[in-house]
Amino acid sequence: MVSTGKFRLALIQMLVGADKAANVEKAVAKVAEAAANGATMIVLPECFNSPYGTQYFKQYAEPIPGPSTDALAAAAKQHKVHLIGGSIPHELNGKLFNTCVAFSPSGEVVAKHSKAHLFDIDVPGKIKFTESEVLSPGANIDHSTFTTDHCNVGLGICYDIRFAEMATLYAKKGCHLLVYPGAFNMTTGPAHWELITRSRALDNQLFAAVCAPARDTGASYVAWGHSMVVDPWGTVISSAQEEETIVYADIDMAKLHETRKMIPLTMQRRTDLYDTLAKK
Ligand SMILES: O=C(O)CCC(=O)C(=O)O
Repeated sequence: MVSTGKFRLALIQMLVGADKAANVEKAVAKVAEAAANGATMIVLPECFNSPYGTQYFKQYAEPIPGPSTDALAAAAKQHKVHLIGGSIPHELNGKLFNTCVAFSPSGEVVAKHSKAHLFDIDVPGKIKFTESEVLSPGANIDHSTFTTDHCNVGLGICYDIRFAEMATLYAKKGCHLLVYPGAFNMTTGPAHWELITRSRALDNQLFAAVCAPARDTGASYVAWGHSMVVDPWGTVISSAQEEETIVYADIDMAKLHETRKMIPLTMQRRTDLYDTLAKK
């Protein structure tokens, strides 16, 4: 599709606690607030219904559909918004996944993405995290994109943003906006979060949005926060600090076309050269 027009995107940087029902209730209330402020596409953070940590995933996991996604479907329908439901610990056939479900303004599921790249890192003295001890990676990205009246959207979850290939594949498929619910930490957040979001936007000349939980310094995993939206020129057009808030960005698809016209990367790619090297 051709992307046109303007719409308001909202990123809900919410504080997530131990009470799952309270987290879901808060998410639904924030969706209502963002919709009342004119947002027609609303994003929740990674693990919006559960504290983030391998020790929590099994206890908080639910099937899809389940209580958390049912509440989101109802909220999308009630407020007639596109709702990208952050992510939840998700149980399927005895395995656990970290899954994002997106809903149309009529409450239908339009995309479902299970985190494809699991967060296994070891930065000595700073952070060691092994998501693969508990989670399984998503098996495909066939249902990880969806279409709206204004643009095509591609979904990833947190660590997925580090893999430029996935973003480029989405761009090739015609996505104009990439959305990553995520929760970087106090080590990789300041070092990489903005840089990597701007990189994905700039590489592919599209909008990129990252939506984090608010920072809870008492949590076992302290999130960086700093939800933000970057435009196809690589400019951060709206962002938060670490507190609970809603980030609003007015997305103008003309910016994407203008950028691609001025710097026509898609017409200048030397895939003939890359293909030769890739075959060696
Ligand atoms: O890539 C990072 O530094 C953080 C990733 C992360 O927190 C996650 O995948 O949940």
